[in-house]
Amino acid sequence: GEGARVRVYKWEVKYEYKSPDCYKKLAITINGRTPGPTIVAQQGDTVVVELTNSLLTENVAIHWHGIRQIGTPWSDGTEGVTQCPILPGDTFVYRFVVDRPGSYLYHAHYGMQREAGLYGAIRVSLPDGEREPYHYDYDRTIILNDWYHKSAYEQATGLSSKPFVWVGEPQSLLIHGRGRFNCSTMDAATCNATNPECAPYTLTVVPGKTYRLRVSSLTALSALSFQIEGHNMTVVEADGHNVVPFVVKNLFLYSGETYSVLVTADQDPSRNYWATSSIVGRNATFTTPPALSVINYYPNHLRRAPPTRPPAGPVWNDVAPRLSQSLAIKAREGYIHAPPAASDRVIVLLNTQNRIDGYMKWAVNNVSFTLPHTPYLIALKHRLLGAFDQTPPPENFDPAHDIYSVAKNPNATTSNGLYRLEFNSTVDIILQNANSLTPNNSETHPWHLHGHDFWVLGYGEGKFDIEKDPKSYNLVNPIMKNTVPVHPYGWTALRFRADNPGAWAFHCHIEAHFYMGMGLVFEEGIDRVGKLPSSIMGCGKTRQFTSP
Ligand SMILES: O=C1O[C@H]([C@@H](O)CO)C(O)=C1O
Repeated sequence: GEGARVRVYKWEVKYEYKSPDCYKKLAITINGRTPGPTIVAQQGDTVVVELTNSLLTENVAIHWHGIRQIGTPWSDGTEGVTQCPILPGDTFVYRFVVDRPGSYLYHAHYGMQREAGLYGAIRVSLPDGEREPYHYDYDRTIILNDWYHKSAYEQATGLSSKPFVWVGEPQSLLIHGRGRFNCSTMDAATCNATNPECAPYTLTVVPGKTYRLRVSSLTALSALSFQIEGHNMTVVEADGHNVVPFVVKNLFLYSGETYSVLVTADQDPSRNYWATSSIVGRNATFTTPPALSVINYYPNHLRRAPPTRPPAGPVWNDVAPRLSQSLAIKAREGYIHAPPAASDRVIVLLNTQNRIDGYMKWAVNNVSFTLPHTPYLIALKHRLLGAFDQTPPPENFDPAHDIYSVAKNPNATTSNGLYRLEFNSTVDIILQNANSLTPNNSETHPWHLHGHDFWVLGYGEGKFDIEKDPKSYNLVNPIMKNTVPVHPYGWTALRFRADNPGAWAFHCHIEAHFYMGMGLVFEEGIDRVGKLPSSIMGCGKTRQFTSP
């Protein structure tokens, strides 16, 4: 509307005992809540978050997922890339413009803190007088998550130990911060099924009305399917972009993705209905039951259980319907941003599981990423050359690599080198999946790019063919996203303009996989970055700028 506003949020981050799935555990909260408060703003507004770290003995950093941070690369909240972590007792001010309408997220981006519960949603509305190209009566936000009972420290220690200790499947799934663990063998002080904190999430609907559900996932590991018993969902938005509407019975979501679906309360109004989330892509049949929530038709009682059995999710190991949902997501007419017809550079990224000195890692082109202790943004701007490896990482992999087998030589190297992109150039990224270190297994990896939206040019099965496959790219109405899956044994092709001066992470959004090295960093236009605020400094080689 007339004159953008400044939206100021004051947040205190601390540990508290919470029982989101009835099991009591230390969780990181914002102003006492997990998920934290939803940031509500209008396109063009400036969001200011004054974050006080009350974690006593732990640093923190928060990333604004899907916000491009144009002109404010120091507010991206990525520890080791764009800032030093925020010390206990300190108040750090994030300040950024929300320049696009749509559904976005925020979450911790330091160690494995995200899965301790530090996350929430950002909702950006259109300017006054502008309307979405679809109709709805009410707007609701639902964040899906998975939940572990071990602390992030125990998990991180296991991942970096010899022998390797995998995090395993989550104990629960959460629907907007609520799940249900089976407490039957535990004492009530540890796990109490009657704790109101783990009462199922309920969405009350008025018969006949249409709901815009902003459904997103911030799982640590799981790919999810979300379904509402007896109701179709019309997908209208993905990662802040309007899509050609399509109808689904269940919506697949990968960690870091946001969708809007329209649901009309057009079923028998005398009862309530289940809405469930369940794991796909990994076998959690015997470990993680689906999460249950209730669609409450007004005026039925909120806590009246639906008379039916909750719908089961789809078969966990069927990739075909997931690939077809990916292929169905196209930019809506009137909202198409045409991609450049060609790219200046093609970077092919082979995703593999590896071993380095007996440690389990993930790598890209056989380089397992490590974060430096001096954030790239500061090191680049101030030319602190010793702050990270100056050797650029590889842009391709051995063409003889058999993506269908366990690698004969799973060795890799570690590096914190980065990809330097020519400012304003067009870059193609081919994500190439492969077999993991488990025979006949290839996992799904959701890749998230900071600082940009990219065009999704295509998905394919098998090994990408640089001669043949680009001919099948969708250059007509590709969707723009910030997070995209690469399916098992498949490839995904992306294109983006390197037009946002800064240093930007690009990584698998599975918390354990990024921690194990599945990521990288791009730099572009560093000379155009303005004066860096000293509040992002104070660690590693940046201490020289903050000491008197
Ligand atoms: O990184 C991972 O390790 C395990 C398994 O490959 C070894 O335990 C798994 O499923 C991952 O995604």
